[in-house]
Amino acid sequence: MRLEHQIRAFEQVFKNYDGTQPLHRFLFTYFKQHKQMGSSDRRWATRYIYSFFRLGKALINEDTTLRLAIADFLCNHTLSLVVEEKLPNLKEHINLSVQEKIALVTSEFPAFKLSEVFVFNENLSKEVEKQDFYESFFIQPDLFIRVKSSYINQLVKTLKDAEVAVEEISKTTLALPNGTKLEQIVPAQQYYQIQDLSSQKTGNFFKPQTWDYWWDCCAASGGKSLLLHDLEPSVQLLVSDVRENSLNNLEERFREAGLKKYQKKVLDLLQNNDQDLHHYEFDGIILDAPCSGSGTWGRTPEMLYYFDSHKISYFSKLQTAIAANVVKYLKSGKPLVYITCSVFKQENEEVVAWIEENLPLELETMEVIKGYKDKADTMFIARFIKK
Ligand SMILES: C[S@@+](CC[C@H](N)C(=O)[O-])C[C@H]1O[C@@H](n2cnc3c(N)ncnc32)[C@H](O)[C@@H]1O
Repeated sequence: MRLEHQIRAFEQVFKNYDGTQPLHRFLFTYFKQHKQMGSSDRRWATRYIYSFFRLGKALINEDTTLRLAIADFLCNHTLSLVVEEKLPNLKEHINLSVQEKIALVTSEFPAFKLSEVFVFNENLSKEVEKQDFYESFFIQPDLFIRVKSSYINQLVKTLKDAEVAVEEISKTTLALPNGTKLEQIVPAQQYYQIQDLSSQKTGNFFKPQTWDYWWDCCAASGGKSLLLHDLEPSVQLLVSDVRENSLNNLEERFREAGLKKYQKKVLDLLQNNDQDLHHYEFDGIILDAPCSGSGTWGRTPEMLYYFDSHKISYFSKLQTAIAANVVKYLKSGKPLVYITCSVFKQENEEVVAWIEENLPLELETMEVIKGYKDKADTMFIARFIKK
């Protein structure tokens, strides 16, 4: 009876969700509208729907409840009613590693193909190791923070006192279990930023000089700018984005972080911005491009199910157009850092090839930042120098 109740709740959520908004936002509204669902119902519906989407399109022709059971088995180390009921042969193995569980599922259900978890295989960037990447979808990514090195010991102590399973990744990076209510435990945010591990690693490619003037041209709420500022506080900054709203968040974050020396503009980089920018010449440009976000789907697994691959070419056109529009404001001999959180070659290597062929930029280095090995996002970065 309880299992039927759980399955019904899951099916209702699945039926009502169409992938047009992020799942977490949909669930927030859905639970508000379905007040009869108690906290346990909400918890199970959330666990089931997220696990379900982590299966991507694997075993797509099987019965939905069986798929749910397999997904829940692969994603969790605690038993659920659906696994107990539908997978009696597997339930005792719930504590095994993801790799071991995948092997068991494959022998029990020979139609199971790991490659069908992520059906956009032929679009993957060359450096991505497929097996590791697919397996990563069954593990929830961590929450990462970037911390001022002088504050890290104090913060680790505060988190341990609050019984958070904190892991020190480096002198400035901590990993926390996803869902940690960080703002409640450490309200003062001037000493740390929530920023994915791979996003933090992009900073290794900035290499700013003292008193440089940099442009973060797709700044959103300023994650990369804050990183740049921490690497070299003397850098002067122009931040811009097409969305005014994000820039308002940026202002708030910059204020909390004590970053005062910057200029901000709302700019659509698909337009000619010469009126605004004709006298600007930068020592560095960060182009953290709008993209499919396919490197972050470990956090939004609903995309494995709903993403339409036609969108990839839309993003690559946007990326080349933006690169072409910003390069003229870069001084010769200076870097443009191109970043995506995508694993698709059309947004990564192929954009790089287009840039090399069409713009006065020479590729210095490029790489995939393999977050799938670290419970983090996967990103791509290329550093060019203007000819
Ligand atoms: C990947 S996000 C940037 C994230 C940000 N740099 C950070 O570290 O948090 C890409 C940004 O590009 C902006 N964008 C999209 N189309 C644009 C356009 N035509 N002109 C300028 N910005 C654009 C989006 O609004 C979005 O904020």
